[in-house]
Amino acid sequence: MTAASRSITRAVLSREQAEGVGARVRRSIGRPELRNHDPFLMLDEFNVDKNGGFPDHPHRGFETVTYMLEGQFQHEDFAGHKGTIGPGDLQWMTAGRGIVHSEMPVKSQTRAHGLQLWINLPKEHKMCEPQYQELLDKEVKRARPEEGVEIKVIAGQSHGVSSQVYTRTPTMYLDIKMDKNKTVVQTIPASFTGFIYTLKGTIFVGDNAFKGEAHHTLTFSEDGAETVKITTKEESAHFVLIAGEPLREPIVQHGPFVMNSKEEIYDTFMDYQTNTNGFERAKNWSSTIA
Ligand SMILES: Nc1ccc(F)c(C(=O)c2c[nH]c3ncc(Cl)cc23)c1F
Ligand SMILES: [Fe+3]
Repeated sequence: MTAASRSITRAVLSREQAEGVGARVRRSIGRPELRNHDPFLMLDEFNVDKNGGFPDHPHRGFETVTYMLEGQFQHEDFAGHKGTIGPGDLQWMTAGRGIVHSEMPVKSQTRAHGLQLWINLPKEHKMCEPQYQELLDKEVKRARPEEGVEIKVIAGQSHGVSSQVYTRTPTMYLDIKMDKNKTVVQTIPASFTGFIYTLKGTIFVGDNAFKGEAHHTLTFSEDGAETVKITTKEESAHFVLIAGEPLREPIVQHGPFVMNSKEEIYDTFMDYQTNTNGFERAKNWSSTIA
């Protein structure tokens, strides 16, 4: 008996909206209809021209995963950590107890296009030391279950290929490109919450072939099925498949601060304003790239 596939419970279109400074994002998770997809807080498909970006701002209590699709982005934080990520590269930033950074397109670029995912941290990690895991496109492992199907394993496992990224919150993050008339079956732990965000083309998901078109979030059923079947027909497709272990902890979010109680959020604002408890290096710091 073939394992039943996860089915799609919702398909939500993301239209472009303004964000940051002169940036445009299509917001998937984190939009009103997709608020809580524990452990995920936000997924933005961003498009930023050379005059826009995300200048100096803080984070505490979660992780940001920036994955470039086109163009180059530069980043710089209050500890002097800086770099540039290009097409296919990724930056997995564990903000933990506190990061202040700037994320801007490289000025010579026409535009920077990519995805930023926000993953909540479990209580015991929310105040951990910040950490970066940065991978160049060529370092991201690929699974090729058949000709015409390429799966970049950003986190987790696919078809026997495992990512080198350490995930405090168990997470699967796959960048999948399929030629037309292909089928792929991906294993997903039964306890994981998950979704697909479509970038290009059309896919058909599950045993009932739910149709998913570009810029849509397709949320998975939570029925314990341990696979998801994805098919293409007349056209090729490009999408990301993201799934993770729900934390099932209280979420109190105020912008870029995500903790477990109002008191902790109050304390976070005090720490940020007084440059204490992880925000010491924010004192008199401003980025050179914004
Ligand atoms: N608080 C707050 C408020 C507003 C913001 F825009 C941001 C923020 O930085 C981002 C929102 N989506 C994004 N996609 C890509 C990148 Cl590189 C950054 C962001 C943020 F953190
Ligand atoms: Fe940021």
